[in-house]
Amino acid sequence: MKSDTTASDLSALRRRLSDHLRVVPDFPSAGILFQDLCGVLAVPSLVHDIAEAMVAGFRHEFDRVVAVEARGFVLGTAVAQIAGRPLVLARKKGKLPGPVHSVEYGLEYGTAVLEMQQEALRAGERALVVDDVLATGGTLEATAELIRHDGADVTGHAVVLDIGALEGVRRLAPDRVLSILTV
Ligand SMILES: O=P(O)(O)OC[C@H]1O[C@H](OP(=O)(O)OP(=O)(O)O)[C@H](O)[C@@H]1O
Ligand SMILES: Nc1ncnc2[nH]cnc12
Repeated sequence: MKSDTTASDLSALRRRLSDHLRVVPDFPSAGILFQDLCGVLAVPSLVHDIAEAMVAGFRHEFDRVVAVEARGFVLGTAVAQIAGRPLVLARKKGKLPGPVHSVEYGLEYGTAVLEMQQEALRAGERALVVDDVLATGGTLEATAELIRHDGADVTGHAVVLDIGALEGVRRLAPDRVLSILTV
């Protein structure tokens, strides 16, 4: 297993990522510049290398991977498999059998409720949160709240893409955020 990622690995990865990204204006609503990662997720070697860079970025220093519905499930699964860590799902309201913790939150284009099963993490366990896109940070902030509810710790947040202008990194501080690409 690869344990480090060099700067030249990362810039090559960023180029491959950019080649497979598509930006869609006014989706899902007027004024939103949607970063469509479907082309990225379609390339197995790219998903693998992104996940490997995330694991290396956090030096395997986490006990579980928390993946955020829905696009985060794809990356989170890859990260959990490469790291050899159990996967925990943070799902939209009503999808997980209880008992669950719930948090309502706002994201760039709406509001939603995220849930996690109460027994999914134990106090003191370190969780790495994985998602595709960081926009306003509402989704990852809610996920961190779910993780901390029963005393587990957030190692950090790993995302493929950070929409820098929306200042999600600032909102999540002091949590560490690793993004493969910032646009
Ligand atoms: O930083 P924020 O402003 O919170 O936005 C980021 C979130 O928005 C998207 O999820 P969405 O809820 O659209 O769900 P999906 O993955 O199910 O499409 C994306 O996958 C992130 O989870
Ligand atoms: N602009 C955007 N593109 C893709 N996913 C998003 N999630 C929140 N905002 C987004």
